[in-house]
Amino acid sequence: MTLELGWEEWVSLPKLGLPAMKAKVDTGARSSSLHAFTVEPFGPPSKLKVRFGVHPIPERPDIEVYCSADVLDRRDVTSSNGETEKRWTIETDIEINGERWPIILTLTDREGMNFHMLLGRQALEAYPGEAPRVSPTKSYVQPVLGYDAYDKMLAKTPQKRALRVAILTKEPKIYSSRRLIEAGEARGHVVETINTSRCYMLINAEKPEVHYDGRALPSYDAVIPRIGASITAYGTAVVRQFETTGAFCVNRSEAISASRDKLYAHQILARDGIGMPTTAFASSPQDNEALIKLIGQPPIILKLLESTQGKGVVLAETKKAAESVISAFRNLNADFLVQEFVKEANGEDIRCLVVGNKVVAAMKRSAAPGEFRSNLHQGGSAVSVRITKQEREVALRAARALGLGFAGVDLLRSENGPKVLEVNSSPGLEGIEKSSKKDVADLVFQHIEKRAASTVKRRRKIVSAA
Ligand SMILES: Nc1ncnc2c1ncn2[C@@H]1O[C@H](COP(=O)(O)OP(=O)(O)OP(=O)(O)O)[C@@H](O)[C@H]1O
Repeated sequence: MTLELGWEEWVSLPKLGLPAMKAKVDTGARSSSLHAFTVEPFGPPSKLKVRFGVHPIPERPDIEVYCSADVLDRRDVTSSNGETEKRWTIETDIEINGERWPIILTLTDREGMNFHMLLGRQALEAYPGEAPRVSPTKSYVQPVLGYDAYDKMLAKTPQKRALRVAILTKEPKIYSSRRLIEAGEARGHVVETINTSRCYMLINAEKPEVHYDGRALPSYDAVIPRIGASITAYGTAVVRQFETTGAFCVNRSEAISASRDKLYAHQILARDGIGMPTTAFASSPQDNEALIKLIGQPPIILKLLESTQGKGVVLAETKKAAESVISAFRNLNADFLVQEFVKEANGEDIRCLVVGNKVVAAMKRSAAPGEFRSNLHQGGSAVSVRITKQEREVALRAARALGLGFAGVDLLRSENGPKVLEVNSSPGLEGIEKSSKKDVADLVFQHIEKRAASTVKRRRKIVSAA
């Protein structure tokens, strides 16, 4: 049977995640075009892709769908007003009333036009059967689709498409960065590393931008922040800027800031009733004795707030030792906390790796002989471990309390159940992948796909002062 088309029809472009578009069928035009904005090529030249936004509903510029497709070429196209423009060209499938066939589309700015899609001769000729018959006097000969599908898509349904992902890191060569790049590429995405400290920002209401090496960075679908402790403040500002560009950030800036501030993080965990070693903190040196008393009989733990890799963690066996460490810290003007020593942990802690709302891997770290700190940087060793249901729940609650989607939660096994030591927002992958044999990097990308690939976004209204 011949496919009959009116001069306007509903079509869908399933591979682009566009379930319903009104198209103008125009046999006077050779090529077909799709309205696209922020059209940005990405990926290696041999496998070039293009990422673009579409307003499928001409009257609703607040509904944006993000698409990516393989590039066919970039060609000169002369439009009906005689102007020639270089356009990105892609191949995709069109579907009309259950009939589906591949067509070539050029991407162009059709903003302000009644139809955001134009179906030309070439696409009609590509129809596998007898060429469709166009009746220019008729409208909507084929079924009317309507735009309801976009409301459903706003609620969920990720589309499978190639994503453009940035890893914010100063260390693109280390194991964790390499594994994330590898895992993302293996899943068909394009992954770029960006040195956080080299980013600079244009802060304005209309079009927030992040710049690097003299040019504005493109739009990313997702960002994996790996912000080192030494640049937390600037790093989180960069993450915040990426958030305003609409990128899905695996960990949001405020969650990174909260987890980095040990005192604040402890307060958040305590507020949510999550078990942790009793912890005390004071600002004035006059309160040293009272502070030690709050924690109880030594041995006690003293921790620099800025500590990482166990470097600023001291076990004071006696009250005298505790006092002299405190006075040393105070002389250095260093902030610290005093903590109950969980002796029964026996120099072991459990690192639970949380991705999304799951603990995807766990390892037990054991301190070197004569050492109480189990950090791998302090000579500790790691083995895979089965965690209890309670430990799993505590780890998830801790990551959730801080708002982290990708976190390393460190627990001590105490007589009174698991006690959270800290929640790390840039957990290393080497120890956990090697000990647990889990492909954590791949799981991070599965999480990103669920959260970032959802193509439809409702654009936040920018309220202008005028
Ligand atoms: N209250 C405690 N009781 C017993 N052991 C502790 C306690 N606090 C810390 N430890 C041990 O010391 C190690 C380092 O502590 P912590 O993780 O707090 O330090 P950090 O410098 O913040 O390390 P990270 O690089 O993991 O952030 C822990 O892994 C644990 O083995």
